[in-house]
Amino acid sequence: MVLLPKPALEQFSLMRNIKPTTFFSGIPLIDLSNPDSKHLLVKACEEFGFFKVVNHGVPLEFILKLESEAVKFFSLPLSEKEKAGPPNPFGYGNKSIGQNGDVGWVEYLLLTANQESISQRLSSVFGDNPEKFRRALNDYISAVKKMACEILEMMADEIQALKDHDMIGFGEHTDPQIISVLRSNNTSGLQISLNDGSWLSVPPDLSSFFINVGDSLQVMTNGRFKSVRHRVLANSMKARVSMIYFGGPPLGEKIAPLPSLMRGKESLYREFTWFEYKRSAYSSRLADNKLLLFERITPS
Ligand SMILES: C=C1C[C@]23C[C@@]1(O)CC[C@H]2[C@@]12CC[C@H](O)[C@@](C)(C(=O)O1)[C@H]2[C@@H]3C(=O)O
Ligand SMILES: O=C(O)CCC(=O)C(=O)O
Ligand SMILES: [Fe+2]
Repeated sequence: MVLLPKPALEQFSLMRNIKPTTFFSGIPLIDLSNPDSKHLLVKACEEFGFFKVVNHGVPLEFILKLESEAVKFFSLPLSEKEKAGPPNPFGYGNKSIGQNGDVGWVEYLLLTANQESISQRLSSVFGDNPEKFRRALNDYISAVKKMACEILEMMADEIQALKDHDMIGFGEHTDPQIISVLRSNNTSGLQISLNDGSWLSVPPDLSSFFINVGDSLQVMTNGRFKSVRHRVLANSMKARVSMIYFGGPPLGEKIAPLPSLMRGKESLYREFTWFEYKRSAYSSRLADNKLLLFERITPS
């Protein structure tokens, strides 16, 4: 805990060279309640190494309780506070920072999170109820630690999605069927390919379904709907569990553009059965364009 007291009047003569504060309005704002903020969070880390979080889940009550305990401590007479010093490794420090001559207009209390009860030195300062302070500290630390872990997980998920070497879980492909209905747990990894060849990470959402247009639907719409090229990157932190319903045609069915969609237009595909498609697709590699074989070569 750090207190930067208001400088005493005589200190203002030393402040001549300090420019007035201009607030920067572009500090990245991350809403922790929104899973989509992962991308912004990583961008903020890359651009600034700094961001502000809202909807962080740390109860205001815990923040205010510890702040009021801290203010109570720093308001004690100096002789009292010094009983809790020096700050090596934990305790009260005043003006001098570290052991190597650094000084500042600052008072601070260095505490460890890993102690059941507060130290003997601090107990004497906190008078009749030192455990009230420790409780406030523990409540605050547990909530802040939980938030820090969530932020780290978001970073890890996103970083995982950024490095794709050696991390492919399910390689790039289009689904053969008409429609795929995908439901996954809360683990990231799914990416879809955009027209410019870049990959877009799909934020996981365990309460929604994702729908893929498959190769068969691309043919049925004569190329108007595009089967989406997608892949899944492995996540070393958490297993991804997906349940996918592949809606496909019966084996003997002819796959061809729907006449109602043609309106005199040329078919981009020659006629084929689902069986033919499967036979060829199942002897091809995952990333291959499985419709290539069935495309009509338009004379140029
Ligand atoms: C390499 C292959 C795996 C796959 C059959 C294929 O020869 C080409 C299509 C692949 C795919 C992709 C979507 C589905 O995951 C899948 C079950 C399907 O219908 O087509 C797989 C096939 C598979 O894993 O067997
Ligand atoms: O694991 C996933 O979420 C998607 C896997 C997939 O694309 C597939 O099996 O076709
Ligand atoms: Fe797929």
